[in-house]
Amino acid sequence: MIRVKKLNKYFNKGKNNELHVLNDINLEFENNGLVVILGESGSGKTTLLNTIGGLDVFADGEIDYDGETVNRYSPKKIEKIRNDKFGYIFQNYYLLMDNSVEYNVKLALSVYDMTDEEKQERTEYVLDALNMGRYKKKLVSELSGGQQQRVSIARALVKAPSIILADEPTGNLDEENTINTMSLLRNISKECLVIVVSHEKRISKFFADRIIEIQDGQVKKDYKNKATKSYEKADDSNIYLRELSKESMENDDFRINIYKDSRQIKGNADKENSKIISGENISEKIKTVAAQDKENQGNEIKNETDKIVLNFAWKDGKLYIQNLSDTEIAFEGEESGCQMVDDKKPQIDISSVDEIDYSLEKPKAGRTAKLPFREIVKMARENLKLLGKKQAFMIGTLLMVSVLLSVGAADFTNRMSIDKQSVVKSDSHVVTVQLSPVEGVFDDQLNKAAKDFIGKIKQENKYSDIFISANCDMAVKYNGYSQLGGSVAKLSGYSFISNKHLKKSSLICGKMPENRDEAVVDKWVLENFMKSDSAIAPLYKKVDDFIGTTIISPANQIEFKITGVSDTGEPDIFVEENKLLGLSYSAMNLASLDEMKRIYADKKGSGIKSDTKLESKKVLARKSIYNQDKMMGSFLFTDQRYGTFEIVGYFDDDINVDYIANEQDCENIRTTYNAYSKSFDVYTDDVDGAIKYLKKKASAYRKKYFTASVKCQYNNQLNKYREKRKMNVGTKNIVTIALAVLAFIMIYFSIKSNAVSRIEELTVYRLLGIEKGSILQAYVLEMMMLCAYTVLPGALITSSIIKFMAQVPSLQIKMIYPWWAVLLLIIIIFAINIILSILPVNKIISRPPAELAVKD
Ligand SMILES: Nc1ncnc2c1ncn2[C@@H]1O[C@H](COP(=O)(O)OP(=O)(O)OP(=O)(O)O)[C@@H](O)[C@H]1O
Repeated sequence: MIRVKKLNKYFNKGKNNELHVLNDINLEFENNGLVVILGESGSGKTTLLNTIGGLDVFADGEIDYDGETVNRYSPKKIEKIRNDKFGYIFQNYYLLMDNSVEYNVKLALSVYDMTDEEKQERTEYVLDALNMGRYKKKLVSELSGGQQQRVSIARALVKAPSIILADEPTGNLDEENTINTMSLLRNISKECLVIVVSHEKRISKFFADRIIEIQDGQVKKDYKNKATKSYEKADDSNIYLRELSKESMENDDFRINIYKDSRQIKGNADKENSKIISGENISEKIKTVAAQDKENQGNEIKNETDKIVLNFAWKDGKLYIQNLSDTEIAFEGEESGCQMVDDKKPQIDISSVDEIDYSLEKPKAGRTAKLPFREIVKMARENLKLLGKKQAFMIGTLLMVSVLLSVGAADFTNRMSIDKQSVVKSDSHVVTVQLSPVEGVFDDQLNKAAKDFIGKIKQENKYSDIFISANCDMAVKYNGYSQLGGSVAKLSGYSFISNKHLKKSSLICGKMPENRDEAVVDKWVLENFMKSDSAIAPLYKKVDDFIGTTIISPANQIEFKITGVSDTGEPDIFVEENKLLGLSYSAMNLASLDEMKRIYADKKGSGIKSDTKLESKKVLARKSIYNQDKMMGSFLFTDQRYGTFEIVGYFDDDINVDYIANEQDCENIRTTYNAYSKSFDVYTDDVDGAIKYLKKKASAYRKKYFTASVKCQYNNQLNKYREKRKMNVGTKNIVTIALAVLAFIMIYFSIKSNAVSRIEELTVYRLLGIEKGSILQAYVLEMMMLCAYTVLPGALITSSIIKFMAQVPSLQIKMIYPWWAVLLLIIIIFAINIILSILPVNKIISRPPAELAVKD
């Protein structure tokens, strides 16, 4: 039972054109029967029906549905009641025209927890009951108006609602279909309450159990209708002779019957401007001819123009008719569309109205208005199909957008990313310290202070991994067998790093260095060399080809053999630290005893035994040096920087070192070397901390001895590059962004126009009580599907082409466009499209369904 209490509704409340459309309506409805709401156009019938049916908001009052009271429009609550109780039928059907009959009916069951088979069964049952079974596979657009209305009735019935609301259900139908539809509704009203809005009194009087008459938003009359037993069809196209009065004129050859509506006054004949002629003796072949001697007879009839004057002449078996009046003559039959029936107008007896056999169980209340996911997928697929021509436009736009944005993104990423390999020439862990003497300081004071400074850093053991800053260019010596054998080419852009920092896991080919003459070079350095324009660069096809190659310092021919290639992500050459001492002209060729023992201990003739020990300031010398000293009678080696060392033994000449000292002496020598060269490197994982620390430490010497420049070359090189790039990013970025914005505006408008043109479809979903979220999900999915076969291939193919072109050296397109950027771009386009597709749809479906279902 529905109780409506003091229901009020306004349109445009508070504005100049405010309309109090429902004014204190109080009504009660039983659980069955056919109730017709009658009223003039604009009286508020539809508004009342929509408000009762939960399709529209109301200002105040309350509606009670079987004990569930609604006193303000709350979409969630109302939607639940709507899904639970109501079925709707509309004048313009609200069907998905391009879908099958079956799909339309089944859609109403989407909100129930039902198997597909159950849905199919119910749908078929209802369609059969309404005599529409054979059309189930047809598209709705292929049906007649009456059939479409039957589909919409089937859709309302399939969920076995307790209340059916029908707004002008026969408004678009001819009389035949009107009677059929109303008969159906009357039949159904035995099982449930049917409320019909109509303005046709005749129909209402015939079918209704109760009539509520509305005027200016108020109930004027509310009464039980004693249904008239018979209903006279409003057939205005045919002439029912027995409804008319008859006059006959007869002679031997002719009998002329004149039928007239007894109510028709004579003057109206002209208005009608047409008469049908009939006569039992009038032959089938009738021809009208113009009178031949109008002049002779004319005078006789001129003053009788208010009458219909016809002259009949029978000649040679033909009847000639002369029409002397203005009245048009038409002949009964198919051509005029009017038949003369020798009978009375047909009447329909209410007892003869077809019974339909219909009884359906109410579906079990799963009652979530959310569509199951498979329904959402189905809906999205159907939506895609419904796009029709627009699909081609959307596909075109999306493809264009993905291509444009891929190009823009490639350009943008390229400019935002740094090709470190071509920009950075130093290890990121290295902090380089350079000391500049303050004015007036003596060299030996300065050296002492520098030594003191380095000593202190080493002592504090915080950033004490100090090693030689070897800014020495090496060269690659090609030792293959070709004309270029023995050629050298400059190797540049790297840091020498002590091989104690090399992990075996970083090796990608070759082996770890086993002695001081071997080095591992990072692929970064080698790849840069391969890209250089030196003559021997093309001889190396891959980094493995460098294994066995020698790198050499051109200054004093210190050599390393490349034994392995690493991939550390740094431009490094890993070598034995002490050997770096030899790279400068003035340095000594020194090795530590430990290092030498590792390689030569107890090797025959090496002169190095595993139990050899060296005290501080005592060294071993190469045999030739030793012999020279022996000749001079002095076994002392003196260097003004490192001091004096006593030569206590010798080792084999083949070992490519001049002196061997113990580890501590080597370290002291390296420190001294660093102090004298006023430059050293610190290896650290905490570059910023090290810079701060070293600056602070150095500041103690600032006044008297030196100022220190403490820098991470790696950071400096990157920053310098970024600075430079900042300057040429400007205009290009604006173009890329403008392109992107333009593309998305295009997408937005095409989606918006698409959504607006599909408002009817959205209305259908909302009228069927499908939750907003589900509709949005279907649209999101639809957009994802659309993107999947536009954006995905568009972006992937464009990006692949760009990447391919970037690899063709002759095109000289240097492009950094990693796959993650392509993926990110695709995700961004998907996301933006999804958001853009939701916005207009959400705006539309957030309105109450009644606002969507505005009548044509
Ligand atoms: N969304 C709206 N905004 C403003 N006024 C509206 C709106 N919908 C309806 N109206 C007005 O409210 C009044 C009642 O409209 P309603 O559609 O309920 O009348 P009706 O009796 O069903 O008329 P008809 O038989 O022509 O459909 C009309 O004057 C109409 O112009």
